[in-house]
Amino acid sequence: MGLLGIDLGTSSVKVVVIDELGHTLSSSKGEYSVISEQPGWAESNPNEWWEATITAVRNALAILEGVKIEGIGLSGQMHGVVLANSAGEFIRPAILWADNRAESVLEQYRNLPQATLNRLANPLVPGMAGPILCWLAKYEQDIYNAARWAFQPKDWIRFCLTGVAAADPSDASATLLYDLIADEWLDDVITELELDPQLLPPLLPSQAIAGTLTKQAAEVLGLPTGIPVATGAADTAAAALGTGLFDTEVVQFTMGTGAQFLQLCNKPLPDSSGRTHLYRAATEASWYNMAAVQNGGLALDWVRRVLNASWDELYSSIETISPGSDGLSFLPYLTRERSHHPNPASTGAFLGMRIDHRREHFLHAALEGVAFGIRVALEALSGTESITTLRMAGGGSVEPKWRQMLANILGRELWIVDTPSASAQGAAILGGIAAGIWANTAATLHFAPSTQLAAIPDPSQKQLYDEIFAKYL
Ligand SMILES: Nc1ncnc2c1ncn2[C@@H]1O[C@H](COP(=O)(O)OP(=O)(O)O)[C@@H](O)[C@H]1O
Ligand SMILES: O=C(CO)[C@@H](O)[C@H](O)COP(=O)(O)O
Repeated sequence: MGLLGIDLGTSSVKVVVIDELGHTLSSSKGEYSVISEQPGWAESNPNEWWEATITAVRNALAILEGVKIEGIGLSGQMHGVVLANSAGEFIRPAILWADNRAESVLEQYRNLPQATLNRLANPLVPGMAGPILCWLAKYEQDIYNAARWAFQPKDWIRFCLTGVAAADPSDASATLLYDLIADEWLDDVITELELDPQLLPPLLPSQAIAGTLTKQAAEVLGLPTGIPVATGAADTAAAALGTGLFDTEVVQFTMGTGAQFLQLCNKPLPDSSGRTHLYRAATEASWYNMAAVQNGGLALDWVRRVLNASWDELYSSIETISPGSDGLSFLPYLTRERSHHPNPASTGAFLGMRIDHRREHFLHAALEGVAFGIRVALEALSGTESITTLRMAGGGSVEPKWRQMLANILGRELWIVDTPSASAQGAAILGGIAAGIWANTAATLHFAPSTQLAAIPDPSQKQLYDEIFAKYL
């Protein structure tokens, strides 16, 4: 028996097959691109997502013999929009969370009554479905009018698998179109912004069967028709589930294209300072507070590509260059930052350049700058001052030298979660609940992946970085 989890990340799709004990039987990955055709834009071609998903699923299945897939679950990058027609075909490229174009229409949100804003319970950020739809309605009216659905990314993939349109609370709560208190689409905001409420798919619980695998999808994936497909969850919510995070005292740190700190909570209590997010979790009745960094792996990848360096070269700079990069600093704000930052509209820069700085200095400064940006987010997440350890997951968490630098800069022990892809694991668990393998998410806690201590802050480097960070701000 196997359960297939598909995580549609920003840079790649991760696929895992797990068994009823939560063990990974197989995993695979397929990459695609993020395109920036105009300053501040971030888009992807959903066709590339679908093709990469087909290849990754086929590769994951290829090494399995005699394993019957009984359920499928999904997770995915959050916030963006895939506009699709009634046949589910996308009618323009997907607009992603890192896109800033909707900044120009945020005023529409700021003019909403305070009572409505309170129910959104989140800072206003342009890369979220609500503002993006306002932008599309204003600047691409014909395309907007031709749309039948405004999907979240993983919901579009599920439509490709099942032909059923659905959304789940964890992704919907991160659109700025959702009532966090009543746990449903916020009709008031949709009406006041003059958006079409019919564009938003009906809500189903993350663990529910949203549909079954169609004949057409089954053929391209090499699977039998009729397999139940769970609604699924947002990637950060799925990562919490996939790593067995149920404890409200623990803070989880995910390092991918973006980077996030997440802490579960049992009540929907918004951040009174308005800096961090409150979203629905993938577990049955739970929420989480989150500080989300836009310029995480995204900024590292950009510097690496611009300087024509491999990931190995980037990380090797930690051995050859001293903390502080001999006076060179990097501000990682290549896309607008979220509201935890004192100035979200900051732009990126290398500062303090001198004739003696080499390429390695730039790589090292990039790592430090991204880590400082991540520290700003951690410090904004309420109640984390006394937390001395962080659980860490994500594709950008594997390099030991980088983990050590992060531990020194964040001043926390880092415990790595032992799973190839936390979000895909969470997605597979949701597929298992939909298929009736487990009664609920709590029933999967006993096989939560183990965690291993990966880095302890070095006292002298921590002190040095504390001093540099004070100037960085
Ligand atoms: N050694 C590495 N190899 C690949 N990606 C890395 C590496 N180190 C950091 N990263 C960053 O992590 C991201 C991949 O992490 P992952 O969790 O798979 O991301 P996502 O879910 O956003 O697609 C890449 O976008 C990249 O920016
Ligand atoms: O923006 C957020 C959270 O607010 C991210 O969770 C995105 O969903 C992207 O995740 P990755 O693709 O970087 O994993």
